[in-house]
Amino acid sequence: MNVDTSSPAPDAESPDPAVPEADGQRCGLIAIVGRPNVGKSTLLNALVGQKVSITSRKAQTTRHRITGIRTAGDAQYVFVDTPGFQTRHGNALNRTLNRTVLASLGDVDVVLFVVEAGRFGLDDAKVLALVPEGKPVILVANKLDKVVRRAELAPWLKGMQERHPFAEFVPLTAKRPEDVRRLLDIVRPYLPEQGWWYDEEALTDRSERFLASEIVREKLFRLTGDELPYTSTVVIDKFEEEGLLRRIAATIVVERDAHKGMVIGEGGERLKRIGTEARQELEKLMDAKVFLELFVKVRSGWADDEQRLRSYGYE
Ligand SMILES: Nc1nc2c(ncn2[C@@H]2O[C@H](COP(=O)(O)OP(=O)(O)OP(=O)(O)O)[C@@H](O)[C@H]2O)c(=O)[nH]1
Repeated sequence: MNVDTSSPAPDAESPDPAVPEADGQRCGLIAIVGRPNVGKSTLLNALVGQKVSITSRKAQTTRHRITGIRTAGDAQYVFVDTPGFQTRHGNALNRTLNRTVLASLGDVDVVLFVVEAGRFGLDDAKVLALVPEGKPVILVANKLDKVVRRAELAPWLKGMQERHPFAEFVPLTAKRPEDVRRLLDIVRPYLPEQGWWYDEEALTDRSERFLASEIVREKLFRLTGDELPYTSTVVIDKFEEEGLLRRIAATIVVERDAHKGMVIGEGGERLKRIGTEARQELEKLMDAKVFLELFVKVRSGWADDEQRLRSYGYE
């Protein structure tokens, strides 16, 4: 078994004339998959070195395909963060998510399959089953810091080896920088030898508009706790740039009148706080002054309407 060590580079593919000269460089796509709450967003943020995705204790907060970029040494790592495979409900929203998972795995060079160290449940197995055959999969056993009896991990890893022909086994703690650096080293040989796709400084190719909706959504979930169903979402109605000023208007779409009350809070206090915290964080991220207007709308049953989902940009 190959634990904590990088294996030899996979065979280099024949050069594609459409990609930049390799010139000793490596560049490739990496998908981070796993059931909700295993720490995918935490890991992505740590790998990329800056917050580009949203972490929250609430399950299923990552709905969009998010790309983070890290350039280190001769290698450029382009990360694709996919949503957790939805097993609880069978509505249109989840069907869309599953298609997103499948679509994003087809063209990646390597998959980081994240689980909680020492645990492998049906929900984990369902995600693993989505990975196309023949794709190199690195098992990332996260939250190692929570494993009290480390000795029990060896038999668990052995069991994992029998479940799937994993390319590598990496127990780690996503919150420890040295673990994350080690993971980057392990992933490196799986990136094809080809020129970089992005500037060295690029952190994300997501637009500021997208970041705005993600930040508002993060504040929304953080400040409403577990009261608010995850099907609530944020739509950006206006995003205007005037030099160092951003004028943003966003609508929080909830499913029921009662949810609207939760978001607004007594005397509008909660909505005000969501707006203030989101604005402060956006000003830091964008290095600009931000005017943020927030609205709350009830859109009953929107999670069951594929047409509407598409218009919100989930496809
Ligand atoms: N103790 C510990 N907690 C972690 C670690 N990595 C992540 N967490 C926590 O696990 C929770 C879930 O992390 P996320 O990164 O939001 O998980 P996710 O897999 O992206 O979740 P979804 O967006 O729901 O799919 C958060 O409370 C994190 O702080 C770790 O290495 N150790």
